Amino acid sequence: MQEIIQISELTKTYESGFQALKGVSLSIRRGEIFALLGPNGAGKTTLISIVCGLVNASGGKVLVDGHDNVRDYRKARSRIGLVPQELTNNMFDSVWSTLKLSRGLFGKARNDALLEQILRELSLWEKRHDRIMDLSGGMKRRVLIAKALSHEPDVLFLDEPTAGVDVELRRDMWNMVRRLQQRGVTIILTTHYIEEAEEMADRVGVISQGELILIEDKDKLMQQLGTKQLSIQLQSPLSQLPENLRSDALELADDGYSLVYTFDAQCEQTGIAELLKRLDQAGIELKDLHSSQSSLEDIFVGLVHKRRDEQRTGAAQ
Ligand SMILES: Nc1ncnc2c1ncn2[C@@H]1O[C@H](COP(=O)(O)OP(=O)(O)OP(=O)(O)O)[C@@H](O)[C@H]1O
Repeated sequence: MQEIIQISELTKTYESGFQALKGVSLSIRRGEIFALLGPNGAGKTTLISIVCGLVNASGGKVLVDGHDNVRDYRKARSRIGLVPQELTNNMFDSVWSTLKLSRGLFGKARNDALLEQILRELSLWEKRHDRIMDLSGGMKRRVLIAKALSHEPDVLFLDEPTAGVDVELRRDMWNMVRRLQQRGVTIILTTHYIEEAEEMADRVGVISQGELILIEDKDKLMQQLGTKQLSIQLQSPLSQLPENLRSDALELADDGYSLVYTFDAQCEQTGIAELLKRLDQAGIELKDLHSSQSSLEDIFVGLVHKRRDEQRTGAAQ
């Protein structure tokens, strides 16, 4: 089976009546790194919590490695490791006993060599006898990751793994995620940081107000990212574009005073030199030029706003 997680038509209405998920369907491919982006309150944690069995869905279905996460919850959960947003360690336990207990809870045979490897990779080995309450905030977060890995999950959920962590921990985290992927672990991370998704993810999903509004290969998004725009201000307005300048890439603004040329910034031939030559030939005088680049952030913000506007208009009708 190529998909390790299949989520169909998932809905969640909290007791307050708030609808946090409105029919989310999503398949996660085995071995991929999937980044779930979304503004505060979009439903990311709710989605993850349902898949991990911490919150009950109101409707829909989740299969983890083919196992229904409600009917067959033991098998489903044993495949999953979760690094939650909030610290959930027992502060009086030592690092080592926390890990041992966590592995034991999943019914896994004792494996001290594995736990040692996990702790070493997270630079926690020297701290294994320390009580969790005596660790720094960053170290506590590392313990959460170690715990989530202790039962050798096939899928690792990281909920806002790098929110508020320092640069070093962020780098370590990214390296660890890559190593895990090389070992065949599927990673799903939620993040507010667009650059994290750019750096890490194979695919990106955008969730807004409980709906998944985009799922795309990261590389395709990066192609969009490579798109640049050149804005050309004109001395005098044009009523229309001259024949030899008409193309899909060039647009005349409604007031006739500016042109916008869209080009692929990663391409060697941007076509700008040719465009300027043709403008000159057509006797069009320029006043000013400036270029801008659309980023994944622009795409993301644009999508989320568009969706909100659509919903507002829909609600008003
Ligand atoms: N137990 C609850 N009862 C009522 N509403 C809840 C509950 N938990 C979450 N919500 C609401 O559901 C919505 C989605 O919350 P969720 O935590 O899933 O968002 P998120 O995308 O993870 O946000 P953030 O990025 O801020 O962590 C929010 O409006 C939140 O207030």
